[in-house]
Amino acid sequence: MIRFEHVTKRYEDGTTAVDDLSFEVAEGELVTLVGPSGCGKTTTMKMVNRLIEPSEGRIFVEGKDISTTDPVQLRRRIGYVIQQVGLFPHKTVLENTATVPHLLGVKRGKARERAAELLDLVGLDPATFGDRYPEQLSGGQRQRVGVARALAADPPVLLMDEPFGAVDPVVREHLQNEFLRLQQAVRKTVLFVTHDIEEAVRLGDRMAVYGEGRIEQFDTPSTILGAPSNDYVADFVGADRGLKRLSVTPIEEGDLEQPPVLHLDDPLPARLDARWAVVLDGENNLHGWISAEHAHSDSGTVRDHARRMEAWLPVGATLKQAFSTMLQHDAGWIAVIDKDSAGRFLGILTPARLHEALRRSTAADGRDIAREDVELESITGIGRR
Ligand SMILES: Nc1ncnc2c1ncn2[C@@H]1O[C@H](COP(=O)(O)OP(=O)(O)OP(=O)(O)O)[C@@H](O)[C@H]1O
Repeated sequence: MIRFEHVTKRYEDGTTAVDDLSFEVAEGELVTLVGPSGCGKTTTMKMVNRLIEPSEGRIFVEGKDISTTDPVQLRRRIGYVIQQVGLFPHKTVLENTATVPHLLGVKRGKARERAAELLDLVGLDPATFGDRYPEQLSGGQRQRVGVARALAADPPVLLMDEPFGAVDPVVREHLQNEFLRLQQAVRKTVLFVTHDIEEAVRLGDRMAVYGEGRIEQFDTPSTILGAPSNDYVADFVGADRGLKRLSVTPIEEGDLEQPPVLHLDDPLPARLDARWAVVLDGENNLHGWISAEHAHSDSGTVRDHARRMEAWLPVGATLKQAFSTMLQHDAGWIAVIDKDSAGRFLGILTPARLHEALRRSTAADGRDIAREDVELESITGIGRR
């Protein structure tokens, strides 16, 4: 979808911003470009929509050499989101979002209808926010309008240059989650520049780690964290990459333990050989849990004594989410449910199993994991049984 072939950019003052860059981004793939300031990320990005022309090499978008494509036509196929969103201050949120379709000849009413849909899609209620002006929005809300506007012409390609760079870390995480959800729905081909390694790992299907003007490694976040190709990449992703791996390793069914289980309408058991049991409804969906103390009460059914379960996640959620759910609920384990059904209970994830899952993920890259393990254990204590 986007292909760089031996692309070099030398500015007039002799600075080589990118040097002999070759890579390919597949259709529907999100690639993060990450690296220190001045390493050539923005230059790479701006060459894709011809805001900057390469000195050497060729770039293809949708199979076409872009040097032969009219820049205006090209940019219609490419949404662009930048940190300083650049909304028109004198236009409302709805008008801002409808600008591009309107310019492309979509009738005003239709363009506004589409803009309202997009605002909804990025989590802004058009009835509440549509008539506001940019200055009446928070930083995070402005960024969302920026994303909605970039999507308005339904371009197959999105270029995003530090789009969430100007908001605080909490809002940033929120925007990242929303963007991931959105991307699942729209499946654009995305180049996403960031200097934040956590963001690159979280969002990227693959990531390009830049050194000076060059890509040092281009691979999945999991491989880059597990098997950095050289010392530069290892240093860049950081000594805590074992912990970062938590955010790219999914919970799998094989990671789960099977605890004692009771059903809501069961009579209270005479004996429970554990300190607690998971409680399911008639469809084997997760309802909650019951402690041995309550299970041995002398009256009622399981339903009367079961407590609701707050600490749960769908299978496929990340180990990081699992860990943070445990901390948030001060829980010694979390329940894991099927992600496709209405909540069918699959098993529980304990700290020991979480640690094993992390080992599995690291071992899959065939590396010596001893040091990372020690680090992880000393930070979290989760390796100890
Ligand atoms: N117009 C220009 N003329 C000369 N040098 C430039 C020009 N634009 C960028 N550069 C240089 O090219 C190099 C790459 O810049 P670029 O903006 O692509 O980096 P970046 O990785 O996006 O950095 P940052 O994360 O700070 O935005 C830098 O050394 C920069 O100073």
